Amino acid sequence: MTVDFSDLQTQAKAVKSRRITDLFTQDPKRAQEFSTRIPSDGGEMLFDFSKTNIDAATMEMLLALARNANLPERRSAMFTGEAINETEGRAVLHTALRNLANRPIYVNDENVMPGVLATLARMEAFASDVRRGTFQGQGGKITDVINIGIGGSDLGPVMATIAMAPFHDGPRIHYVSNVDGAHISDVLEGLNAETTLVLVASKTFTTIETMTNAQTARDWMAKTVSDSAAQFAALSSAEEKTGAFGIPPNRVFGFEDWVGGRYSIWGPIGLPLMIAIGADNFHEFLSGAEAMDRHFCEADLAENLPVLLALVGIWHNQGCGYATRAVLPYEQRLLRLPAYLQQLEMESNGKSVAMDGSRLDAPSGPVVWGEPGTNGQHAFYQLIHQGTRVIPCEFMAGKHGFEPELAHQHRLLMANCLAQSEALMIGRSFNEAKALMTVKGLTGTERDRQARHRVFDGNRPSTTLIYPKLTPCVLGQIIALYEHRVFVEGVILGLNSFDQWGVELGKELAVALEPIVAGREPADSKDGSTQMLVQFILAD
Ligand SMILES: O=P(O)(O)OC[C@H]1O[C@H](O)[C@H](O)[C@@H](O)[C@@H]1O
Repeated sequence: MTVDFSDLQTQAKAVKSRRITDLFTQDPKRAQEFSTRIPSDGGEMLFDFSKTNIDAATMEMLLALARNANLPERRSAMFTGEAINETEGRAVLHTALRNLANRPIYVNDENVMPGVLATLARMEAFASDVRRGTFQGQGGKITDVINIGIGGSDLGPVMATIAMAPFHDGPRIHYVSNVDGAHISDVLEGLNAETTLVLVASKTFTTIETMTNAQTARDWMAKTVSDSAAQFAALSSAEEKTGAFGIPPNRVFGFEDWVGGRYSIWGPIGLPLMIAIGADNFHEFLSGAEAMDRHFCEADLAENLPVLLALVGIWHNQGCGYATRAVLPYEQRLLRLPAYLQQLEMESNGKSVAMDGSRLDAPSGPVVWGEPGTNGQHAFYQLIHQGTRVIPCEFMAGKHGFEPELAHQHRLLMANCLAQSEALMIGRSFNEAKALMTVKGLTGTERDRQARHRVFDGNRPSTTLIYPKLTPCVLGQIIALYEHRVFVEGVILGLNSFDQWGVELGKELAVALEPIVAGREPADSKDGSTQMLVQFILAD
């Protein structure tokens, strides 16, 4: 079957007014048929996409779309190290960083695995030295670690460090990303330079925010300790630049250009996480991702979790025209997952041109946003339930929490998660709302008016992912699941998910604007708005 995006849009229009609840009535096995389970740490992971308007025929179309895009071939091209990042001429091999099975992977005829495993072993030795106190600060055992990085050199480790709080038994970890001096200043406040380790995390070691913050940290260190570079390590693929900063090669943890920034948590960029939770837990984290890689490569497309997640995404965005996607973890420790996924998904698939340079014939990847439940319920869910735009929601939750003494709170959390997807789907009709108002003693036009405000259209789609418990292994599985989902969506859209040229123009203009904002150069080459803003900033 040959299917294109316009076929999908036609199908979406044809089924638009159909109720998802009717699909359940027509097919008592719908929940089983539109869900899939895979083994996970100590149990199973369940992905339920039955609360969407996807039926068997739509699923066939979506699978055909994936096959037409040569998904299996593209997938194997990625895993075997072909230069699929065509605009930068690079392979895409973050999967090599969690290839614990040590399957050989060749780039330019060279097996990359010995290098990957050697770096992992060096990271483990360093993390354990820091944790045990074998590596010391100039005032004794390291009590605090500051990771200075931004984008892919920050969001993953921040997200995972918060997520892994129950496993955190190493020194305190702090993150500085923003060039706003407030960030580093707030983090340095109260820290003892003599027992602080600074990790400068930057793939390129040129990112202005990171380099500026690293210098500020160095100056801060120099005020207290005699050797200001001794408590610095670098996580970077630019060894000459780290040397110029004064960090010796034995404290530089490098990676290759085939690891994209937003896919880099599995290697040296994950060092702060490894220092926090220890090498064994980090190994578990890698093994979870490796298990997801195996599933992605081996499972039939129709049973394949990343593929299904991607197809649901394609259906909602490119088919139904829903431009945004809410990610709603019912897991407080996944607080930063939406921010992490914003970079992963929007930097990867926020493109307007296809691989061959032609304009895309479908909308690019969606706007991704979200907050943990139940907090979001008391903020923006109003719009999700009753606003005029349909926002597909992705719920996720752990079957178990880490606080057995608070099991009643976990039950409440789960009840809320399930209640939201149920409410979105079933809604509340005008008649039901009217009956409620009648019970409240209202009659006539006032009853009808009040009832209208209490109507929920319903029929709003959502998916739910339930995992056993947020262990390092499960976290690794979830992140790899989303990475592959982004890959599949990118393949179906025919774009390059692995470059990010869209961030360059702003960076270039910022460099040119710095002397203007400092008053050293005139602003007259700038547009009227920019000139006025500069004048306003410079006036006392
Ligand atoms: O790790 P770095 O080289 O410092 O890069 C940090 C980040 O900045 C860039 O602008 C890109 O948008 C990101 O993909 C990258 O993760």
